Amino acid sequence: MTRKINIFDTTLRDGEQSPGASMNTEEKLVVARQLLRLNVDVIEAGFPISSPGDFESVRRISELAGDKATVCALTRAVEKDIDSAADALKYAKRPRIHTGIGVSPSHMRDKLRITEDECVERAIKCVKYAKKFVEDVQFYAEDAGRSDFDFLVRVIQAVVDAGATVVNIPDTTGYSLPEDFGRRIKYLMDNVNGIENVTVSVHCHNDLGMATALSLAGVRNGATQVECTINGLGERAGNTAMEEVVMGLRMHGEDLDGHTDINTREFLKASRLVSSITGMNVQANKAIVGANAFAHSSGIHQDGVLKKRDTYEIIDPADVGVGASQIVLTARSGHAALKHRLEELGYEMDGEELDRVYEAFLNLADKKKEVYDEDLESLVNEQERNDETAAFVLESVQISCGFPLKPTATVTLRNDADQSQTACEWGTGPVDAVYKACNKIMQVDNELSEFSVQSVTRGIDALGEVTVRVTAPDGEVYTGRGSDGDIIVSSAKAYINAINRLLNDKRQHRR
Ligand SMILES: CC(=O)SCCNC(=O)CCNC(=O)[C@H](O)C(C)(C)COP(=O)(O)OP(=O)(O)OC[C@H]1O[C@@H](n2cnc3c(N)ncnc32)[C@H](O)[C@@H]1OP(=O)(O)O
Ligand SMILES: CC(C)C(=O)C(=O)O
Ligand SMILES: [Mg+2]
Repeated sequence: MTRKINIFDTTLRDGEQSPGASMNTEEKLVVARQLLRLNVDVIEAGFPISSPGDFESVRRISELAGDKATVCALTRAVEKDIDSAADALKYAKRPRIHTGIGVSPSHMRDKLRITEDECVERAIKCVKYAKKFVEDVQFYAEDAGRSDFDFLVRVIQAVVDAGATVVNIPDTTGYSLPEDFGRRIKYLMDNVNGIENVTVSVHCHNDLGMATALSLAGVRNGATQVECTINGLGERAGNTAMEEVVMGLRMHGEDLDGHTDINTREFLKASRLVSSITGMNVQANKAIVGANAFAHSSGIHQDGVLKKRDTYEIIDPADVGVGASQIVLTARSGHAALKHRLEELGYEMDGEELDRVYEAFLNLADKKKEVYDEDLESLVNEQERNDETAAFVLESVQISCGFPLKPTATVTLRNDADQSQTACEWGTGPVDAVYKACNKIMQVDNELSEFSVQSVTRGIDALGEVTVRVTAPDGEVYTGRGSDGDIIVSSAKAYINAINRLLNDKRQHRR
């Protein structure tokens, strides 16, 4: 059995420190409920001294969590901060005060303006003071990632001796390389007496895009708590993303000697919730929860995934609440993906028939970013219409219109004797001009009784589907449909389709 790695969520504290991501108490409670569904071990609910609202959030989350999770509140190494945290945590069944101080030369010299000795003294004092209120006291050594190894040992030794139950080693500025950060954790494990009796935590930032790697390096070297946020929300470039570190442990648990108790099926829901509450969008290519994390749009990958999912996916999307892998049809898709999607839509196709649809699909896909199911249905129907009735086929259509031009259309049709004919006409609008030019070639008596156009999918590049009804002299009505990215072309195709059906019908009756 591997070690249990505690997941300490700080979405509501460090995550919320991200510009634009602040949450009110009600919103924090909604997120806290989702964190409980995820089964996190610790919820860092806020920084009570910072505002009455944050104090209230910590108080209400303490009541909400009951004994399902530890609730933690942040403080500086300042007594009034600790008083406030203790007060806000009064109703928590499992309260933890998280106190600490900067330990790097930069933080001590330039921010706190204290000496190393003063830093150690304040670290001891804040832990001892917090211990008066709660048993569970977590100490953070801010900017530990840029601290001197031996000074860090000295501070951590002092707070362990003072009664800290958890020691948090943050890479506050996301400065470290994973190997170096791992070495730092190992150095503490090897040099602090009694460290085996406390929980060693890592809290990493993403300034170099390595927060997850840093956290896992920490785990590999002895840490048993990881501090993280949903979607990697947090100061500047963010914190370690919970979904990444947990799935990293799921994939490499044996190697890293660690597992978590997180209900990973709640990840997507959590991601969407935090994104909608904070208004911080998740990039499409974000690991685990991004819109493209389980989407495949290139033919070779699609073929592989359709044969066996794990050829291109290391995680089962169902395990993180995503449902299923997505096959996105684009101009990079191949026959395998197209055939698969057609089958899902109820069309069984192979051989030449599939090749024909594939060719039409590629023509459409080159014009559109993505070919949707509705586009595909429209495309297949278009193929079927062309197969079934071929008295006339549209070869080309060109229009010129605008102000103050007269709408003019030039249409070329091929008939069933394989002859091409071209006609040019003007009309009240471009469609009228196209239909007059078609009539000049087809010479079929009819009246256009209905014309309607609708977009098959969304977006400016959507297919437009046109439906027309024409009435023959004997009163019989024929429907025609056409679809294309250009609605003038759809209009021409729909009209020709209706006339073809009319001609087909009359020919059959004559026989
Ligand atoms: C790495 C992190 O994420 S740390 C957490 C960051 N989060 C926040 O800062 C959000 C909440 N913060 C706040 O609401 C406010 O900054 C407060 C209430 C904490 C303090 O407000 P103010 O008293 O107005 O101080 P201000 O914000 O201007 O400056 C911070 C002070 O805390 C000191 N300080 C910073 N960290 C610590 C610490 N860990 N322990 C003791 N003092 C600290 C600074 O040196 C500075 O002191 P100075 O005024 O004597 O120079
Ligand atoms: C307050 C501490 C834990 C912190 O957020 C950091 O050092 O990044
Ligand atoms: Mg932080």
